[in-house]
Amino acid sequence: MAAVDGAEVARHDNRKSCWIVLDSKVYDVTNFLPNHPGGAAIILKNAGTDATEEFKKYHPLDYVNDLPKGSLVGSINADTLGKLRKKKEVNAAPTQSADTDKEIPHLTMCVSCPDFEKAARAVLPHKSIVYASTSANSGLSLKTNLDDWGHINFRPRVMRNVGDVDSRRSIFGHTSQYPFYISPMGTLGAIHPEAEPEMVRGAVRKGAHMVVSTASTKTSEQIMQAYADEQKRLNDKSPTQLFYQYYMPVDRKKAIELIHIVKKAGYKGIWITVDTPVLGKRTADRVLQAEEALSVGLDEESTAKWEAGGENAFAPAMGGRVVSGQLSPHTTWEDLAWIRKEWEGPIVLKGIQTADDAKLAFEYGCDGILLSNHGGRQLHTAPSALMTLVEIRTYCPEIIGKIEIFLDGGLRDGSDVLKALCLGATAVGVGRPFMYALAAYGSRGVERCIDVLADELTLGMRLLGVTALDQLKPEMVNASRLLNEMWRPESNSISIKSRL
Ligand code: HEM
Ligand SMILES: Cc1cc2nc3c(=O)[nH]c(=O)nc-3n(C[C@H](O)[C@H](O)[C@H](O)COP(=O)(O)O)c2cc1C
Repeated sequence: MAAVDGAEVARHDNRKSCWIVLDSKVYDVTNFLPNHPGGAAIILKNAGTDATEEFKKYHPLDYVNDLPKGSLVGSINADTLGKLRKKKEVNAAPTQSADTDKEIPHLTMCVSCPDFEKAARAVLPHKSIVYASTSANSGLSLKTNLDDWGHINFRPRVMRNVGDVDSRRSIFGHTSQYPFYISPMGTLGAIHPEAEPEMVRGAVRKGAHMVVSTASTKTSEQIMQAYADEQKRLNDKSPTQLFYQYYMPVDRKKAIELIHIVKKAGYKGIWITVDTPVLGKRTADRVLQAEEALSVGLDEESTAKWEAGGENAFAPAMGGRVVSGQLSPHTTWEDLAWIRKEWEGPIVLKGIQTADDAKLAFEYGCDGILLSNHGGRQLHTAPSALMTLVEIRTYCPEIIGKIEIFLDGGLRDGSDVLKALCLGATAVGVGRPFMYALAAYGSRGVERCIDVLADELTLGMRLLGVTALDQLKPEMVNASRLLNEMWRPESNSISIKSRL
């Protein structure tokens, strides 16, 4: 392989000719720029430099294999590294940045979920905060997620001897300490240098289950290795299990290969995300992309050149940017048949938002459904998971108890988990609070966040008058407000069989 001089690499520092060094190899990424899911600007900022460290923050090193054939120029001459271009500073002032003047509060000061977000904002760079906190369009679906938990009230029973409580719950036969789990979130390398393995360590130490994202920074094998290492340290005593969130790659061969990797690695179930045929409009991320593009002088670029297939000039992606070859707008219910052939374990559809689709998932033989609007990051004004649960209770109550039902979105208080369980849910997923906890405190933060939620949960059980989760019943909550706002068919011919 040809040895390339650092000075030569440094000359290719613009959109007409863009070279970067990754893991001691030199790549010509000029033609790849318009197709990069994370946008052209970030690569251009690193043009002519060794981009390895920056690259590793966002994706596994083997992503370089996805570059078009012929991109490899040679290996970098190690004696000439000093001649590589020094990285250009971004001129565009971020609209807000990590508040470095603020001290991160001591971990013990985190007594409820919002405290982790405050701490994370003190440490994370602006880009990472945007990635974690962004929501779709005007943010209404995220707001609905947060609000709807408050639209259900408890109907507590008293004098029930609540001295000892047991909050254990099984997901597909795997009992965990809690009826909540860590939701899948991609690109954790932008949140913490140790990324997903650090999140896993916290989960394992506390015995909480976790769903790992396809869009993780580390590979599914590396994450499973971190799990095994932590288990070993604890003499395999932790009940934690890892499940895998599956974004179906467009290419069928790749899609099958990914299932095989996940199976071999030992994940206990796949959660197919079905609410993301295309990426939603992540507004804050769009602003950031525009700022980044302006900072590297892309403003004079004609829109057409950057628009592939009529897409926006600053293409949307994971965490706000399109993932080419990963998100499949062509997926249909019929795909479940070939997936079932490749995967014998539990299959959950993540992102069910109506009773009709819940029923279909059941009829197609899925083992579980996750009612979710992707943390309010996909469809503008999508229903909250609680609203979908109420709809299921009304229009297809027959599936409750026959299929595992999960919910996520906006849960910020452990006692709220009980509301979902009263209405028939198996468990609830929690996303952003764990991401913020990881950002500010690493795995210790994740542990603390689990403790905070668990404390609220068991306190809630006692005050509600139950000592085990199987005592939770629909009549322990008042969901009338959601029921009043629930969708009803225009034709009155469909009878509403409410069990509430
Ligand atoms: C050289 C070949 C590259 C390939 C094949 C590639 C591939 C990808 C893919 C598939 C994604 C989608 C999200 C994911 O799966 O994590 C992505 C996102 C991203 N990439 Fe790259 N990338 C490359 C180079 C780079 C470089 C050099 C940088 C920075 C130095 C970079 C920074 C990013 C960022 C910031 C995102 C968006 C993460 C987010 O906001 O979610 N990429 N890239
Ligand atoms: C930063 C971030 C990244 C996410 N990445 C993924 C992902 O890769 N795959 C996926 O299915 N869902 C993803 N989600 C959605 C979560 O799995 C979950 O549905 C949502 O975060 C729950 O809402 P909450 O954050 O309000 O708890 C992501 C959410 C966030 C906040």
